[in-house]
Amino acid sequence: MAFVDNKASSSKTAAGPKGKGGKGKPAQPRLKSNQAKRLKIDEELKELQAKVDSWIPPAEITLFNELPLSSRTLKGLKSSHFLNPTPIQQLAIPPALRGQDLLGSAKTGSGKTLAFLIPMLERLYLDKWGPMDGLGAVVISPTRELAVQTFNQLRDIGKYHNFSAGLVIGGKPLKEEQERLGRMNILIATPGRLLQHLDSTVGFESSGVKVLVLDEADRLLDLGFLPALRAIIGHLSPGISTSNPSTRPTRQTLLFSATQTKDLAALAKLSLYQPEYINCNKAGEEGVVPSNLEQYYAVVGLERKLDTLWGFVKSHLKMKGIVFVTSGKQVRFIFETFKRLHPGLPLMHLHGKQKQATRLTIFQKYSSSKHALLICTDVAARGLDFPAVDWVIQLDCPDDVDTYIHRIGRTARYQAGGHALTLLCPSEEQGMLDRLKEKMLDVKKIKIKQSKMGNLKQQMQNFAFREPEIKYLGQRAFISYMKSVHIQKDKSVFKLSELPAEAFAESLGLPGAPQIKFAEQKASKVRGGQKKDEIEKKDEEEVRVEERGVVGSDEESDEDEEESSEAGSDEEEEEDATDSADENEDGSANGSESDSSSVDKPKSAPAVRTKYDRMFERKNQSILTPHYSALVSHGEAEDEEEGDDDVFTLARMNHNLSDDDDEGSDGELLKVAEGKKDAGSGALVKGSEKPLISSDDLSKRKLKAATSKKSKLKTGGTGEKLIFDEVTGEFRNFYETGKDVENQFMSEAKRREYLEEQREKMKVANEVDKLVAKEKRNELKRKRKEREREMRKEYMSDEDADGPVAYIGGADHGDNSDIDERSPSPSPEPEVEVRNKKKRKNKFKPDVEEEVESKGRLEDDEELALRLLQGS
Ligand SMILES: Nc1ncnc2c1ncn2[C@@H]1O[C@H](COP(=O)(O)OP(=O)(O)OP(=O)(O)O)[C@@H](O)[C@H]1O
Repeated sequence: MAFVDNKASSSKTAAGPKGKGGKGKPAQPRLKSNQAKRLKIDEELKELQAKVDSWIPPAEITLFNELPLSSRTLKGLKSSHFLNPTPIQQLAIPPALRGQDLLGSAKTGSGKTLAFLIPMLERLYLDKWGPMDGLGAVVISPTRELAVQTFNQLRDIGKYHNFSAGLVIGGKPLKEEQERLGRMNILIATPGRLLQHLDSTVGFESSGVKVLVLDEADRLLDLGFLPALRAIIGHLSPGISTSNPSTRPTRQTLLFSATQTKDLAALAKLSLYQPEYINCNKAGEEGVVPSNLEQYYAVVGLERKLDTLWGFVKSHLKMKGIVFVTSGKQVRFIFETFKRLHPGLPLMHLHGKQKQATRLTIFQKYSSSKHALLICTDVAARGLDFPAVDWVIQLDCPDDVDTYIHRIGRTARYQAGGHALTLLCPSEEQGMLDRLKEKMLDVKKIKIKQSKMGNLKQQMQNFAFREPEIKYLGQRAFISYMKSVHIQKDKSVFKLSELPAEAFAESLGLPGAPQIKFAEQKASKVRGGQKKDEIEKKDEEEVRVEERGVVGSDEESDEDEEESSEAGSDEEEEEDATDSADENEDGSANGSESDSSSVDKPKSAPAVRTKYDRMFERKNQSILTPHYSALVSHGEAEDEEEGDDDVFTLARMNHNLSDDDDEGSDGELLKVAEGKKDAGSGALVKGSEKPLISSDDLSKRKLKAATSKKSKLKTGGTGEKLIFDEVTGEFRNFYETGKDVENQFMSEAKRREYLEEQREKMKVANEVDKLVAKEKRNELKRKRKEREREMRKEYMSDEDADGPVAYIGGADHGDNSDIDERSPSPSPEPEVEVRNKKKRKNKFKPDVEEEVESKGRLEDDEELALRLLQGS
């Protein structure tokens, strides 16, 4: 038989009967030997079928080989040391071999697993099911651990068959599983993952399934898997025909459970065809629990439970025990604190929010341990077969008698002996005893000596003081326990108002009882029918399916957990999910959001919610709630707190509030939204008061938080850095991109505009310069004229003194070679004047440059000198 689970990367080779033909032998003899083998098998099958059909049960069966079973199965049973069938096996196997549908019920640890695995193998074998025939049988288990356990047992007893078998429980990429599914003859699966494959895996053919087994069927229903089961059944080969219910279906269905409920009857009706009821739980005779299981209970105050457990552990250091508590938070709190106290016995813990790999490791480690204490939730209450457990301790009262039976059933399995101790609060004693009597359970009362109890209060306070994580866990443990009691259906057992909340909180090391806000109405309405099933749903399964086609993925779930784990402090990854679970566990996740908000919500909430639903509803997306973040990182507390819209508030946080508020936080331990003050409980529960933080406050706070600088920075990207642009005279962003710069400076239009602007500026500047230059020239001209006038005056005065020598250009004046005879001048003065005027006119043009101007002046000077010479 080939076995493939979703963890192994390679499948084992089939280990069927060995053929005789070997390598090197001629083909002919090998063919012959194969034929002979086939004939032999056919012969055996015929005989076997005849045996099954004609089988009349003997008065007593002591050995498996007295049953009409194939040699391969008998060989597998023998090699696994199963020789004598248990009562449920004796009664269930023969009709199941005939193809009869079964509804089997037997005590815990009585061997129900083999009672369905053996006929399942035999049915396929009798049908000559081969590796190429596809999926022939499916076993559905409520939890992964149980599926793994069943798979291992199938592997043991089926190793001489030629079937391939696979484990489909999620926790691995869907694709990896998809590739192998097509090759499987038998699948052991959890419902969510199986349905996911049935819905989405191409080529996964399930219409040929011959045998369907629903293990721990009542548990499957408790966990809300009915819609998923319906969908799965719809995919498989036809069962009961609704149009013609008397038609014999091709598929055989086997339902097994240790306890039976009304829901189970409904499921049987839905899926079983003329079933045979096999009930090995004969109430009143042997009882519904193994006879070698000793049951005790003790009445202990809630505040002394940890002391009692500690005392018990210290006095049983050589035991292998399991401690059941209500919630995962309690598991963690007890585990973490006891670990620090070093009890001298290996401690382990198991709950539904651990990673799948962690869960399996712990499961295996505890199974193989000789002495150990496992602290767990009801995730380990059903079906799990831990060998040689001596003690089951129920630290918290079980939800109902069925849970009680399953929990204590982890000890005294298959002929072994065992003990169970249940601790009941005084207020729970009478109610629970009544329930136990109804099922004829004989539970003896024992008294635990005060001297044998521990006294952990001081140590717990120290832990809480030193380590905020422990304090936080204590708060969560307190709250989840109180809320779980609050939502219990059976009020004759669970009386919240009678619990000593303050003392309980102190026993967990807390300075006071955390304040809890309940939404009574919603809790009772939603939980009335299902009680703590919702809680366990969170703890136990990997995928909840609400509608076909909307299926959660384990892979994603694990990713979620992984994420949390990264943020977490140790190997625990549950906190993230625990928060989500908390909201459901307490039953007030929705309800506790004020009444007004609950009115707004659609009333037709789905009966079963998917993992995605829970993920999106989750309020605290990180490993720690904002509140807790505030506890451990005081600096950042303010902003975080503002965003905390968790369903409860802690009284301790209100120390600085006004007197009124202080009264509320110190005086009352619990606030029940619509509850009344319970006179007998001494102000334990007080209702009709405005909660310390109302939904209005919360929304204002949310708004404030959303508009705060910090959140803007979170959501609005980087802040803006502005610089002053001197050119434009405006502020602009410092972090301009290249494109901005280009847009601003390099665009063609801008460039032209800029040039035009500069040209205009230059023009104006030119005009100004010209005017200035003209002004200067005029000034110079004026000065020169003045100078000339003065020189002329001087000259005239000299001429008057020396006679008329000073005629210029006169023919009579000395050497005449240089005199132009063509232009004789009757009077030298006018002539000089005219010539000077002409020259001046040419030289002193308005637009000449300074250089020219000076040159002109030079020329003027030369002319003047010439004139002076001529004159002389
Ligand atoms: N015929 C047998 N001979 C010896 N041991 C057996 C036999 N059948 C079952 N067992 C052993 O008994 C133990 C309990 O069996 P199993 O887990 O099938 O019980 P169960 O009835 O399914 O219990 P639960 O109701 O708690 O799931 C297992 O360890 C199993 O190996």
